[in-house]
Amino acid sequence: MITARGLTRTFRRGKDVIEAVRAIDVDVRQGELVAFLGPNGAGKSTTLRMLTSLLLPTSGTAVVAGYDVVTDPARVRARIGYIGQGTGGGYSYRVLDELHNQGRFYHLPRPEYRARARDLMETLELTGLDKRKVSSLSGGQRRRLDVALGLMNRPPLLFLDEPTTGLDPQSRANLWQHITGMREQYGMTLVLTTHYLEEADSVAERVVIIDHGRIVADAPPDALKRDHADDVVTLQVASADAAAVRAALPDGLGQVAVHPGNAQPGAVHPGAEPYASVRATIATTHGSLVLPAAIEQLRNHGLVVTSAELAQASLDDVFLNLTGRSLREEAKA
Ligand SMILES: Nc1ncnc2c1ncn2[C@@H]1O[C@H](COP(=O)(O)OP(=O)(O)OP(=O)(O)O)[C@@H](O)[C@H]1O
Repeated sequence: MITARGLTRTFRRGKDVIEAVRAIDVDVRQGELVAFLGPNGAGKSTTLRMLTSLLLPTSGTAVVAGYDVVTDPARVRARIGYIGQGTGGGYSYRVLDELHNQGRFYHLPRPEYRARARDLMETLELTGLDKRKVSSLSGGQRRRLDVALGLMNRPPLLFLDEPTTGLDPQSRANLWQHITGMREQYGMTLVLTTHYLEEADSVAERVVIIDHGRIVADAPPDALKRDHADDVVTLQVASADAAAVRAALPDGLGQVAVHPGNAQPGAVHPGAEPYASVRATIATTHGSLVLPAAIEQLRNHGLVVTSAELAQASLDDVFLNLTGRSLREEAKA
Protein backbone atom coordinates (compact mmCIF):
# COMPACT_ATOMS: atom_id res chain seq x y z
CA MET A 1 0.00 0.00 0.00
CA ILE A 2 2.88 2.38 0.81
CA THR A 3 6.53 2.21 -0.16
CA ALA A 4 8.58 5.27 0.76
CA ARG A 5 12.32 5.50 0.26
CA GLY A 6 14.59 8.27 1.42
CA LEU A 7 11.60 10.56 1.90
CA THR A 8 12.92 13.97 2.92
CA ARG A 9 11.42 17.39 3.44
CA THR A 10 13.21 20.56 4.44
CA PHE A 11 11.68 23.96 5.07
CA ARG A 12 13.38 27.32 4.92
CA ARG A 13 12.57 29.78 7.65
CA GLY A 14 14.63 32.93 7.02
CA LYS A 15 18.23 31.79 7.01
CA ASP A 16 17.41 28.55 8.82
CA VAL A 17 16.86 25.24 7.12
CA ILE A 18 14.52 22.95 9.04
CA GLU A 19 14.99 19.28 8.33
CA ALA A 20 11.44 18.21 9.15
CA VAL A 21 11.70 14.68 7.66
CA ARG A 22 15.10 13.10 7.07
CA ALA A 23 15.35 10.28 4.56
CA ILE A 24 12.76 7.93 5.97
CA ASP A 25 12.07 4.48 4.53
CA VAL A 26 8.72 2.98 5.38
CA ASP A 27 6.48 0.22 4.01
CA VAL A 28 2.84 -0.35 4.88
CA ARG A 29 1.09 -3.51 3.73
CA GLN A 30 -2.56 -3.80 2.83
CA GLY A 31 -4.81 -4.09 5.88
CA GLU A 32 -2.25 -2.85 8.42
CA LEU A 33 -3.04 -0.33 11.17
CA VAL A 34 0.12 1.70 11.64
CA ALA A 35 0.66 4.59 14.07
CA PHE A 36 3.37 7.21 13.72
CA LEU A 37 4.24 8.17 17.29
CA GLY A 38 6.47 11.07 18.28
CA PRO A 39 6.64 14.39 20.10
CA ASN A 40 5.44 17.71 18.72
CA GLY A 41 7.55 18.77 15.76
CA ALA A 42 8.95 15.27 15.15
CA GLY A 43 7.84 15.32 11.52
CA LYS A 44 4.70 13.18 11.67
CA SER A 45 2.33 15.57 9.89
CA THR A 46 4.94 16.46 7.29
CA THR A 47 5.38 12.74 6.54
CA LEU A 48 1.64 12.24 6.24
CA ARG A 49 1.24 15.29 4.01
CA MET A 50 3.92 13.94 1.65
CA LEU A 51 2.35 10.47 1.61
CA THR A 52 -1.03 12.01 0.76
CA SER A 53 0.50 14.12 -2.06
CA LEU A 54 -0.42 17.37 -0.30
CA LEU A 55 3.23 18.37 0.08
CA LEU A 56 6.10 17.77 -2.34
CA PRO A 57 9.09 15.90 -0.92
CA THR A 58 12.45 17.69 -1.15
CA SER A 59 13.89 14.33 -2.16
CA GLY A 60 13.05 10.65 -2.04
CA THR A 61 10.11 8.71 -3.42
CA ALA A 62 6.77 7.41 -2.22
CA VAL A 63 4.39 5.07 -3.99
CA VAL A 64 0.98 5.13 -2.32
CA ALA A 65 -1.97 2.94 -3.32
CA GLY A 66 -0.06 2.02 -6.46
CA TYR A 67 0.90 5.52 -7.67
CA ASP A 68 3.80 7.89 -7.23
CA VAL A 69 2.86 10.86 -5.04
CA VAL A 70 4.88 13.30 -7.16
CA THR A 71 4.09 12.17 -10.70
CA ASP A 72 0.54 10.88 -10.14
CA PRO A 73 -0.98 12.84 -7.25
CA ALA A 74 -4.54 12.81 -8.66
CA ARG A 75 -4.61 9.00 -8.79
CA VAL A 76 -3.19 8.80 -5.26
CA ARG A 77 -5.87 11.19 -3.97
CA ALA A 78 -8.67 9.26 -5.66
CA ARG A 79 -7.66 6.15 -3.70
CA ILE A 80 -7.02 7.53 -0.25
CA GLY A 81 -8.88 9.33 2.50
CA TYR A 82 -7.15 12.00 4.57
CA ILE A 83 -8.39 13.39 7.85
CA GLY A 84 -6.18 16.32 8.76
CA GLN A 85 -5.69 18.09 12.07
CA GLY A 86 -8.23 20.86 11.55
CA THR A 87 -11.88 20.12 10.97
CA GLY A 88 -12.61 19.35 7.33
CA GLY A 89 -16.16 20.61 7.61
CA GLY A 90 -17.02 24.19 6.59
CA TYR A 91 -18.24 25.93 9.72
CA SER A 92 -21.39 27.48 8.28
CA TYR A 93 -22.53 24.42 6.31
CA ARG A 94 -25.03 21.89 7.51
CA VAL A 95 -23.79 18.41 8.41
CA LEU A 96 -25.66 16.45 5.74
CA ASP A 97 -24.83 19.04 3.03
CA GLU A 98 -21.15 18.70 3.89
CA LEU A 99 -21.31 14.94 3.36
CA HIS A 100 -23.24 15.31 0.10
CA ASN A 101 -20.73 17.90 -1.17
CA GLN A 102 -17.92 15.49 -0.42
CA GLY A 103 -19.73 12.80 -2.45
CA ARG A 104 -20.16 15.21 -5.38
CA PHE A 105 -16.50 16.11 -5.13
CA TYR A 106 -15.67 12.44 -5.74
CA HIS A 107 -18.19 12.34 -8.63
CA LEU A 108 -20.34 9.73 -6.93
CA PRO A 109 -23.86 9.34 -8.40
CA ARG A 110 -26.51 11.12 -6.31
CA PRO A 111 -28.27 7.98 -4.97
CA GLU A 112 -24.87 6.53 -4.04
CA TYR A 113 -23.60 9.55 -2.08
CA ARG A 114 -26.94 9.98 -0.34
CA ALA A 115 -26.93 6.34 0.75
CA ARG A 116 -23.31 6.54 1.92
CA ALA A 117 -23.96 9.74 3.86
CA ARG A 118 -26.93 8.07 5.62
CA ASP A 119 -24.86 4.97 6.46
CA LEU A 120 -21.94 6.98 7.80
CA MET A 121 -24.19 9.23 9.88
CA GLU A 122 -25.70 6.17 11.47
CA THR A 123 -22.42 4.34 12.06
CA LEU A 124 -20.69 7.40 13.45
CA GLU A 125 -23.65 8.32 15.65
CA LEU A 126 -24.41 11.57 13.86
CA THR A 127 -28.05 10.70 13.23
CA GLY A 128 -30.37 13.61 14.01
CA LEU A 129 -27.68 16.20 13.31
CA ASP A 130 -28.43 16.44 9.53
CA LYS A 131 -29.50 20.06 9.61
CA ARG A 132 -27.14 21.30 12.29
CA LYS A 133 -24.42 23.73 11.28
CA VAL A 134 -20.91 22.34 11.68
CA SER A 135 -20.04 25.29 13.93
CA SER A 136 -22.65 24.16 16.46
CA LEU A 137 -21.27 20.62 16.91
CA SER A 138 -19.32 19.47 19.97
CA GLY A 139 -15.62 18.57 19.55
CA GLY A 140 -16.39 14.85 19.46
CA GLN A 141 -19.25 15.24 16.98
CA ARG A 142 -17.09 17.42 14.74
CA ARG A 143 -14.26 14.88 14.76
CA ARG A 144 -16.72 12.11 13.90
CA LEU A 145 -17.96 14.26 11.03
CA ASP A 146 -14.32 14.62 9.87
CA VAL A 147 -14.05 10.84 9.87
CA ALA A 148 -17.32 10.52 7.94
CA LEU A 149 -16.06 13.03 5.36
CA GLY A 150 -12.81 11.07 5.01
CA LEU A 151 -14.77 7.87 4.42
CA MET A 152 -17.27 9.09 1.82
CA ASN A 153 -15.14 7.75 -1.05
CA ARG A 154 -14.65 4.38 0.80
CA PRO A 155 -10.88 4.67 0.51
CA PRO A 156 -8.84 1.48 0.71
CA LEU A 157 -6.23 3.55 2.55
CA LEU A 158 -7.11 6.13 5.21
CA PHE A 159 -4.70 8.62 6.77
CA LEU A 160 -5.64 10.24 10.07
CA ASP A 161 -3.54 13.06 11.50
CA GLU A 162 -3.97 13.21 15.30
CA PRO A 163 -7.59 12.04 15.07
CA THR A 164 -8.35 12.28 18.78
CA THR A 165 -6.32 15.31 19.90
CA GLY A 166 -8.33 17.59 22.15
CA LEU A 167 -11.08 15.06 22.85
CA ASP A 168 -11.95 13.86 26.34
CA PRO A 169 -11.06 10.22 27.15
CA GLN A 170 -14.62 8.99 26.60
CA SER A 171 -14.93 10.67 23.19
CA ARG A 172 -11.49 9.31 22.27
CA ALA A 173 -12.48 5.75 23.15
CA ASN A 174 -15.75 6.20 21.32
CA LEU A 175 -14.10 7.54 18.16
CA TRP A 176 -11.63 4.63 18.14
CA GLN A 177 -14.46 2.18 18.40
CA HIS A 178 -16.01 3.79 15.33
CA ILE A 179 -12.77 3.94 13.36
CA THR A 180 -11.76 0.35 14.07
CA GLY A 181 -15.33 -0.81 13.39
CA MET A 182 -15.27 0.93 10.00
CA ARG A 183 -11.90 -0.61 9.26
CA GLU A 184 -13.36 -4.08 9.78
CA GLN A 185 -16.42 -3.24 7.72
CA TYR A 186 -14.50 -1.86 4.73
CA GLY A 187 -11.16 -3.70 5.15
CA MET A 188 -9.22 -0.43 5.15
CA THR A 189 -5.54 0.12 5.71
CA LEU A 190 -5.09 2.81 8.38
CA VAL A 191 -2.12 5.10 8.90
CA LEU A 192 -2.38 7.58 11.74
CA THR A 193 -0.29 9.94 13.80
CA THR A 194 -0.60 10.40 17.53
CA HIS A 195 1.36 11.62 20.49
CA TYR A 196 -0.83 9.67 22.90
CA LEU A 197 1.29 6.74 24.07
CA GLU A 198 -1.58 4.63 25.38
CA GLU A 199 -3.48 5.16 22.15
CA ALA A 200 -0.60 3.94 19.99
CA ASP A 201 -0.15 0.99 22.33
CA SER A 202 -3.75 -0.14 22.44
CA VAL A 203 -4.94 0.66 18.91
CA ALA A 204 -1.98 0.20 16.55
CA GLU A 205 -0.71 -3.11 15.31
CA ARG A 206 2.56 -1.47 14.39
CA VAL A 207 4.17 1.65 15.82
CA VAL A 208 6.67 3.77 13.92
CA ILE A 209 8.50 5.98 16.41
CA ILE A 210 9.67 9.20 14.82
CA ASP A 211 11.97 11.75 16.42
CA HIS A 212 13.69 14.77 14.86
CA GLY A 213 12.49 13.67 11.43
CA ARG A 214 13.97 10.17 11.64
CA ILE A 215 12.43 6.77 12.29
CA VAL A 216 14.05 5.44 15.46
CA ALA A 217 12.00 2.22 15.75
CA ASP A 218 9.34 0.38 13.77
CA ALA A 219 7.64 -2.74 15.18
CA PRO A 220 4.46 -3.99 16.90
CA PRO A 221 4.08 -2.32 20.33
CA ASP A 222 4.72 -5.55 22.25
CA ALA A 223 7.94 -6.18 20.33
CA LEU A 224 9.09 -2.60 20.96
CA LYS A 225 8.47 -3.02 24.69
CA ARG A 226 10.17 -6.42 24.78
CA ASP A 227 13.22 -5.21 22.86
CA HIS A 228 13.69 -1.70 24.22
CA ALA A 229 12.24 -1.58 27.73
CA ASP A 230 11.86 -3.59 30.94
CA ASP A 231 9.08 -4.26 33.40
CA VAL A 232 10.13 -3.26 36.92
CA VAL A 233 9.10 -5.30 39.97
CA THR A 234 9.48 -3.43 43.28
CA LEU A 235 9.31 -5.33 46.56
CA GLN A 236 9.48 -4.08 50.13
CA VAL A 237 10.98 -6.72 52.39
CA ALA A 238 10.74 -6.57 56.19
CA SER A 239 14.43 -6.95 56.94
CA ALA A 240 17.41 -4.88 58.00
CA ASP A 241 19.76 -7.15 56.06
CA ALA A 242 20.11 -5.94 52.46
CA ALA A 243 22.76 -8.58 51.71
CA ALA A 244 20.40 -11.38 52.79
CA VAL A 245 17.64 -9.98 50.55
CA ARG A 246 20.03 -9.74 47.61
CA ALA A 247 21.26 -13.30 48.20
CA ALA A 248 17.67 -14.61 48.19
CA LEU A 249 16.99 -13.21 44.72
CA PRO A 250 18.76 -15.21 42.01
CA ASP A 251 20.25 -13.29 39.04
CA GLY A 252 18.08 -15.35 36.69
CA LEU A 253 15.06 -13.25 37.74
CA GLY A 254 16.44 -10.15 36.05
CA GLN A 255 18.54 -7.15 36.93
CA VAL A 256 18.30 -7.01 40.72
CA ALA A 257 19.10 -3.98 42.88
CA VAL A 258 18.56 -3.61 46.65
CA HIS A 259 18.22 -0.35 48.54
CA PRO A 260 18.82 -0.93 52.22
CA GLY A 261 17.36 0.00 55.45
CA ASN A 262 14.43 2.44 55.39
CA ALA A 263 12.53 2.44 58.64
CA GLN A 264 8.85 2.21 57.72
CA PRO A 265 6.57 3.78 60.32
CA GLY A 266 3.82 1.30 61.10
CA ALA A 267 3.07 0.35 57.49
CA VAL A 268 1.69 -3.14 58.17
CA HIS A 269 -0.77 -2.56 61.01
CA PRO A 270 -1.95 0.80 62.26
CA GLY A 271 -0.04 1.53 65.43
CA ALA A 272 2.64 -1.09 64.70
CA GLU A 273 6.22 -0.28 65.59
CA PRO A 274 8.44 1.07 62.82
CA TYR A 275 10.45 -1.72 61.26
CA ALA A 276 13.48 -1.96 59.03
CA SER A 277 12.78 -2.52 55.37
CA VAL A 278 14.78 -3.26 52.24
CA ARG A 279 13.49 -2.19 48.83
CA ALA A 280 14.42 -4.56 46.03
CA THR A 281 13.87 -3.78 42.36
CA ILE A 282 14.06 -6.28 39.52
CA ALA A 283 14.17 -5.10 35.90
CA THR A 284 12.93 -7.89 33.67
CA THR A 285 11.15 -8.60 30.41
CA HIS A 286 8.60 -10.84 32.21
CA GLY A 287 7.42 -8.88 35.23
CA SER A 288 4.18 -10.79 35.77
CA LEU A 289 6.10 -14.09 36.08
CA VAL A 290 9.02 -12.67 38.06
CA LEU A 291 6.85 -10.99 40.71
CA PRO A 292 5.39 -14.19 42.24
CA ALA A 293 8.70 -16.05 41.72
CA ALA A 294 10.59 -13.37 43.67
CA ILE A 295 8.07 -13.43 46.53
CA GLU A 296 8.41 -17.22 46.68
CA GLN A 297 12.21 -17.05 46.74
CA LEU A 298 12.18 -14.50 49.54
CA ARG A 299 9.66 -16.56 51.53
CA ASN A 300 11.87 -19.64 51.09
CA HIS A 301 14.64 -17.64 52.74
CA GLY A 302 12.38 -16.72 55.65
CA LEU A 303 11.90 -13.14 54.44
CA VAL A 304 8.52 -11.39 54.56
CA VAL A 305 7.39 -9.21 51.63
CA THR A 306 5.24 -6.32 52.85
CA SER A 307 4.41 -4.84 49.47
CA ALA A 308 4.89 -5.76 45.82
CA GLU A 309 4.37 -3.67 42.72
CA LEU A 310 4.72 -4.29 39.01
CA ALA A 311 5.35 -1.40 36.61
CA GLN A 312 4.90 -2.80 33.12
CA ALA A 313 7.10 -1.52 30.31
CA SER A 314 5.41 1.26 28.36
CA LEU A 315 6.01 2.89 25.00
CA ASP A 316 7.27 5.88 26.98
CA ASP A 317 10.04 3.66 28.43
CA VAL A 318 10.80 2.59 24.85
CA PHE A 319 10.99 6.22 23.70
CA LEU A 320 13.13 7.14 26.71
CA ASN A 321 15.56 4.28 26.10
CA LEU A 322 15.84 5.11 22.40
CA THR A 323 16.09 8.90 22.63
CA GLY A 324 17.05 9.71 26.23
CA ARG A 325 13.86 11.78 26.57
CA SER A 326 10.39 11.07 27.93
CA LEU A 327 7.54 11.57 25.51
CA ARG A 328 5.13 11.93 28.42
CA GLU A 329 7.20 14.71 29.99
CA GLU A 330 7.58 16.49 26.64
CA ALA A 331 3.83 16.38 26.11
CA LYS A 332 3.36 18.11 29.49
CA ALA A 333 6.03 20.75 28.81
N1 LIG B 1 5.28 24.96 6.42
C1 LIG B 1 6.30 24.91 7.27
N2 LIG B 1 7.25 25.87 7.26
C2 LIG B 1 8.30 25.81 8.12
N3 LIG B 1 8.48 24.83 9.01
C3 LIG B 1 7.58 23.85 9.06
C4 LIG B 1 6.43 23.83 8.20
N4 LIG B 1 5.71 22.72 8.46
C5 LIG B 1 6.36 22.08 9.45
N5 LIG B 1 7.48 22.75 9.81
C6 LIG B 1 8.46 22.34 10.83
O1 LIG B 1 8.84 21.02 10.56
C7 LIG B 1 9.00 20.28 11.78
C8 LIG B 1 8.08 19.07 11.77
O2 LIG B 1 6.73 19.51 11.86
P1 LIG B 1 5.48 18.51 11.83
O3 LIG B 1 4.25 19.34 11.84
O4 LIG B 1 5.66 17.55 10.73
O5 LIG B 1 5.66 17.75 13.22
P2 LIG B 1 4.64 16.81 13.96
O6 LIG B 1 5.42 15.64 14.44
O7 LIG B 1 3.47 16.53 13.11
O8 LIG B 1 4.21 17.69 15.20
P3 LIG B 1 2.75 17.90 15.85
O9 LIG B 1 2.49 16.70 16.69
O10 LIG B 1 2.95 19.14 16.67
O11 LIG B 1 1.77 18.09 14.73
C9 LIG B 1 8.71 21.27 12.91
O12 LIG B 1 9.94 21.81 13.32
C10 LIG B 1 7.87 22.33 12.22
O13 LIG B 1 8.00 23.58 12.86
